[in-house]
Amino acid sequence: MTYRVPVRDTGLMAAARALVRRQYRDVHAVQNVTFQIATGQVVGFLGRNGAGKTTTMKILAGILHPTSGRVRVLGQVPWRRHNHYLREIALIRGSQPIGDAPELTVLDSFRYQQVLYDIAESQFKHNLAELSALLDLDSILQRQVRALSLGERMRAGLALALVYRPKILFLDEPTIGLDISAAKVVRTFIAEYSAQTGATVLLTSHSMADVESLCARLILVDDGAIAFDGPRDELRSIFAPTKLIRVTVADDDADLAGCGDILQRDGNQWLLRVDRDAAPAITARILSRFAVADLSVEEPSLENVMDQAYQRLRRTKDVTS
Ligand SMILES: Nc1ncnc2c1ncn2[C@@H]1O[C@H](COP(=O)(O)OP(=O)(O)OP(=O)(O)O)[C@@H](O)[C@H]1O
Repeated sequence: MTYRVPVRDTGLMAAARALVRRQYRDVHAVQNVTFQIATGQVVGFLGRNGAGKTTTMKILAGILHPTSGRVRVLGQVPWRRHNHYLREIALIRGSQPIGDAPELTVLDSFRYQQVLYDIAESQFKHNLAELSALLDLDSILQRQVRALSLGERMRAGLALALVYRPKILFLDEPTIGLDISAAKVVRTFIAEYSAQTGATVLLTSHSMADVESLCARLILVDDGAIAFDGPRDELRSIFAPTKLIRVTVADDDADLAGCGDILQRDGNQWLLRVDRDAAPAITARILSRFAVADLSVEEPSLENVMDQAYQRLRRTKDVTS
């Protein structure tokens, strides 16, 4: 997907010149992105700012017509925007709180959505009951939208966006700007909704809590191209090939130098970083040589893994450019 953007120098003269003769440059937002997602999968679509995530989502949701390439979702070409396709998908950007018509009750808004999406009454009731149970909406359905708290508007907005029961959810930063408990409500909802309805979910998020709790498969996009596609743990072993060993030894004089990089030492508590493959042997060595009161082997946090991945990708780009 290439955007053609106008360019001009600053200043009045340049502005006047641009009126007569506009100059453009191409921005290749997405190129060489190829992936397939099986029905029911929840996939994390990650990348740095400007990597091309939202552009890809917009193409998949039929909002953008790519300059080249082939896309099929549910056998459909998204940008043809057939009604039956648009009823099978939902693109949710941000937390999307309900609020377009604040004078309506929440139920009125749902009824409006029912008309828009032509949802049969029995199906509507079934979907609404399911969403109400998942998002605890019963007590707010009769209330005016303007009288809802931010958290209630967010829960109602999520349900409103899904009341026609789409099979595919494109979620672009669904927890951005939410406090910890609201973000947790959204995460739990996404997991339960996809398990209950079999919906396929493609999710972008900079929140590692979202990714860790929802996505077993990750696609990492960088500079408009795919840099990784596979299980979350594989990403860990590629981009963060180390583990942490946290040890408490009984003897204050024990010296664990030589058992990995010492990241921290606090009295008889040590934090060591070791190569992933060497972790079992080093653990065995520590246990045989020292009186160990406590020992745990830990994976680096996903935050740390992503940080290392982005640094590595940046270095690779610097070398190749
Ligand atoms: N309408 C547009 N016109 C020109 N360039 C655009 C347009 N939309 C996006 N871009 C550019 O395309 C590239 C990819 O943007 P995109 O919004 O897909 O990134 P992203 O991965 O979603 O980033 P973020 O995490 O910051 O939301 C960026 O360089 C961006 O500046």
